[in-house]
Amino acid sequence: MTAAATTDAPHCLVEKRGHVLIVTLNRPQARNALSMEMMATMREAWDQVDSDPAIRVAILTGAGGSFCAGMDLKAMRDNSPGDTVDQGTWNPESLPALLKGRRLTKPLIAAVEGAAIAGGTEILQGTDIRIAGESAKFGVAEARWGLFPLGGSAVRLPRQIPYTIAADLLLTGRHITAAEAKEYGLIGYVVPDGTALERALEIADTIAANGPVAVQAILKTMRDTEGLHEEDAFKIEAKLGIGVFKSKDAKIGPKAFAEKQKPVFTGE
Ligand SMILES: C[C@H]([C@H](O)CC(=O)SCCNC(=O)CCNC(=O)[C@H](O)C(C)(C)COP(=O)(O)OP(=O)(O)OC[C@H]1O[C@@H](n2cnc3c(N)ncnc32)[C@H](O)[C@@H]1OP(=O)(O)O)[C@H]1CC[C@H]2[C@@H]3CCC4=CC(=O)CC[C@]4(C)[C@H]3CC[C@]12C
Repeated sequence: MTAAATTDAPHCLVEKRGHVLIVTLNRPQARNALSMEMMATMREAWDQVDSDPAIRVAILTGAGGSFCAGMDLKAMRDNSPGDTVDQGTWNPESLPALLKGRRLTKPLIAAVEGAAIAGGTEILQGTDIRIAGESAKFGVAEARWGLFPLGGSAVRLPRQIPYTIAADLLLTGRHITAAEAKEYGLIGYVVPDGTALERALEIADTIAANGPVAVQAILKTMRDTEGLHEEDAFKIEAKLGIGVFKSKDAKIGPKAFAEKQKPVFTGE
C-alpha cells in the first residue's frame, strides 16, 4: 500500500513534551497521505498515550503545512484494498490507527493546517478538540474517486454534525473551508495560519494541569454513554463520577482552593 518514500525521514514523528504527546504526520511531499509505516507508528503512539500515566493529553498534527490527504492514492493505484480482499491479504489492523474501533483514554487534540481531506477528515472525527488554521480545507472526498470512506465517516459524521451537511459532504466529496467547518461544528477553533499547534499546546497545558483522574473519567463517560438512553447513561456516569470523588486528586483540588494554592494533581 505504501508508495516509495521520496525521503528517508520517518513517516510519523512522536515527541513527548511534559505531559503532552505530540504525534506529527510526516510526508509533507504527499500532503501527509497515509502510509502503512505512518499508521503503524500512529498505532504505537496511541498505545503509548493509553499506557503511560505521565501522558495526560495528546496532539495530532501534520508537518509542512498540511494535516493529511487521506490514503495514498498513488500507492492504491498499484495495490487496491479491494484486491487485498480477493487475495486474502486484507489487513484491517491499521484501522485503529485512524481511531476507528478504538478511542483514546486521554484527550486528543487535532491541530490542522492545510488539507485534512478524506482519511484526514476521517481521523479528525476520532479526536476530541479540533483547531485549524484559517486556510485549512476539510472534506470526505472518497466518492470522487469511486471509493468508500472506510475510516468510519459514513457512520460517525452524521452523528457529529447535522445530517444534511454530513450527507452533502459524504455524497459530493466537496472540500470546505475552516470557517464552514467551524460553522457546522466539525471543528471548534479557527486560528491564524501557522498557529494551530501553538493553540493546541495551550489547550493541552490547560487540560494537563487539571485533575487527570477527573479528565479521564469525564472523557470515558462521554465515550461510554454515547447514544444511550439517559437513565442507562446516568448509571455509568454515577459509577465513574463517584470513582473520581474517591481519588486523591479530589482531595488535592478543594484543599488547594481553600488554601489559595494552585492544585498539583498526582493522577491518583
Ligand atoms: C478508506 C480510508 C480512507 O478514507 C480513503 C481515503 O483517504 S482516499 C484518499 C482520498 N484523498 C483525496 O481525495 C485527497 C487528494 N488530494 C487532493 O485533493 C489535493 O492533493 C490536496 C487538496 C490534498 C492538496 O492540494 P494541493 O494543491 O495543496 O497539493 P497537490 O499539488 O494536489 O499535491 C501535492 C503533492 O501531494 C500529492 N498528494 C496529495 N494527496 C495525495 C494522496 N492522497 N495520495 C498520494 N499523493 C497525494 C500530489 O500528488 C502531489 O504530488 P506531486 O508528486 O507533487 O504531483 C482508507 C485510509 C487507510 C486505508 C486502509 C489502509 C490499510 C489497509 C490495508 C489493507 O490491506 C486493507 C485495506 C486497508 C485497511 C485500508 C482500507 C482503506 C483505508 C481505511
